[in-house]
Amino acid sequence: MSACEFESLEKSLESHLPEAELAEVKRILFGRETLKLDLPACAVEAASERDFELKGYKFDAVQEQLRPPRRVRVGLVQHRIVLPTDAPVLDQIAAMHSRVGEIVEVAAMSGVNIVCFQETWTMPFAFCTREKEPWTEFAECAEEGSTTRFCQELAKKYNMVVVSPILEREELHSTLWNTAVVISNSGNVLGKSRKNHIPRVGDFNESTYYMEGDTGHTVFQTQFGRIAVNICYGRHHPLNWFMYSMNGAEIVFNPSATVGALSEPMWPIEARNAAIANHCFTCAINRVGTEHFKSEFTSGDGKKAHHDFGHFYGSSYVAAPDGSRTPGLSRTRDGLLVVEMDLNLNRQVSDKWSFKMTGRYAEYAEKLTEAVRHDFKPKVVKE
Ligand SMILES: NC(=O)NCCC(=O)O
Repeated sequence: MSACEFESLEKSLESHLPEAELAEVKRILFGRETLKLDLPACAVEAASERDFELKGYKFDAVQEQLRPPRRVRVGLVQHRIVLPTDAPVLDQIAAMHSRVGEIVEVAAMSGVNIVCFQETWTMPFAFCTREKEPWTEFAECAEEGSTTRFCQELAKKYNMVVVSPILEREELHSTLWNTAVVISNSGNVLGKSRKNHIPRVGDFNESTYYMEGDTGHTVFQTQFGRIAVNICYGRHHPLNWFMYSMNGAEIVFNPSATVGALSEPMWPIEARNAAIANHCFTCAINRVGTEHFKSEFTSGDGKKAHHDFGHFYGSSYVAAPDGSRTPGLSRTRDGLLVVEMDLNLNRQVSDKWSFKMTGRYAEYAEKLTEAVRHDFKPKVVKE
């Protein structure tokens, strides 16, 4: 079976393990069981008609005496590109708007408060090619581009916060960035968060197009909670997650584009570990499908030139601060994952495990300042 035919780890376990054993395997692999969320029949029907997977789960928290529950529903959208990569740019963008628009409508039926799309969701992940044309033409103004306008309409119509990761063109200096635009449920642009770490691995030739972001670790206060966006490759950097959490993020989204041959064994671990280490919820989103490009490109590994990046394996999921996680969406299909979470769980887990309280941050900061100096001498004891 090829990587792009294998549908999901969970499906495989469910079809091969006896029930009692399955429960134990799931407990060890995925933590406390995430309860299924009942979604309205109209949403289930619409998802099936529109040919995408719809799944719903919820994370409960203990009922406290002094604080009411803070229940929020997030929606994670994963999808393949709609038109071939050589279709006209505006047609590709319009087709993607239309596809995501119909998924967001189902998110609204499902009571989603905050929706997040995949990395550079309006375009193919063409940065493997190292060609500038036509890919740079997909770049848009974060504040006033057509995609932001489109998302503002969605936000207002559905009273939903929209996190829209795009290729950004900053007009003044014609600079490109990999940016998530955060649109409030009022329809106003709340701000933007630029990708902090740019990969130099495999076919991810993104450094040809844009630089490391300059927006730091911004957290956005929304009506539904404090959110942050750690874009794709930033998930390999534990301190990156940590800094969003230091600024008070309660939910960190990780819109991504990554392929099976490169990162799949790391995918279920990194965002989940960040949720545990930082007492917050994390939401990992990956695109699906194989994208073909007209011109061949090489990967600098001695192998033959090829026309595609490999299979983007979807598998979007949400992880909770107690180490539990939802099952992933499919590895092969478009999908919407709806997850209800009680944000009170963050403080409850913090009170139990106290990672933030016991972290020796002042000491790390002092020693790290020394360790990054050119004249640093590592402290190693030898016989
Ligand atoms: N989009 C992106 O940063 N991909 C890099 C590869 C990975 O992080 O798995």
